[in-house]
Amino acid sequence: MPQLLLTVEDYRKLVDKYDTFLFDCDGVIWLGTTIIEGVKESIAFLKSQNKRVVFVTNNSTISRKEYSKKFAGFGMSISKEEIFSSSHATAVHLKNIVKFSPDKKVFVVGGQGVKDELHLANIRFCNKETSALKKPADYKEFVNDPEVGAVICGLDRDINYAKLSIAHLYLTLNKDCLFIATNNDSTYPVGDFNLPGAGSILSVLETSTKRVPTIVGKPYKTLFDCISADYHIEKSRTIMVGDRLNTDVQFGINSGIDTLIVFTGITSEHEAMDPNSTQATYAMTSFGEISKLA
Ligand SMILES: O=C(O)[C@H](O)[C@H](O)COP(=O)(O)O
Ligand SMILES: [Mg+2]
Repeated sequence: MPQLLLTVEDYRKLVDKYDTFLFDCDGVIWLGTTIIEGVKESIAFLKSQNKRVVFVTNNSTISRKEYSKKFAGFGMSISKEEIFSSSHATAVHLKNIVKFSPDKKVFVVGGQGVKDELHLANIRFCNKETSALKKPADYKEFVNDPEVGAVICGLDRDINYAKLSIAHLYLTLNKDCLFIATNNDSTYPVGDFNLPGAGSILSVLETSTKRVPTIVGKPYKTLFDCISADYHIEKSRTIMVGDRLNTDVQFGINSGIDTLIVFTGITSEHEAMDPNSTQATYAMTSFGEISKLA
């Protein structure tokens, strides 16, 4: 069972125990465009205590640069080097792990963040508009680009049947076409409700193509390997703070670090304290509580 942190003394012991804090974003730092109460002050307090703060988000809709601007919009000075998004990790995966050929390009079902990070990695992608395509013959005619060697699927708030059909055709007409997912979160929290996440969009293509994607984001270790490539991580002094048990907490377990589940996003206290759930090291209502130490 996670240790439930309730008192200022509990919070002090938590801060003293770790040097590096890895933070999930949706449901921990913010809910959509609203920052969670006390979080800005809590992050500032950690930095005042010379703690290292790194943000690790499965949300691939924007690039690290745009995330840095989102933080700035809340009055938080966070560099893109302190942010590891699944959009960035997916570009790193294609470039450094897959060694994706420069002769090839990617068809993207996803947000601008994926395209921006692919561009930064000098990986080409299809930019042809698909929303005007209405007939099956149009879809079949569209997939005539022999250079497409991978389909990436991420959270896409402008999803449409044409995009899904074209991705389906690339993945079924050419078995050598790579199938990569930025993450497979089923939902994402936007306040007192949740919306379909990347995993719900991905499930359409998994069902129609009967293919299994390589998933880059949490809980898989690719994101941790990205962080470890840029930062020396002392695992015993590092903790992952998240709102989802099957991504954030499992990511921490897979990475060999302690974990803290908070109840400001997807996971309720009841779910977190259930002995049959994935077990976090600690649990608390909100990371905003740490601001009480300031
Ligand atoms: O793809 C999704 O469903 C969302 O981006 C999901 O919320 C992941 O965001 P995170 O909690 O990892 O910041
Ligand atoms: Mg989250």
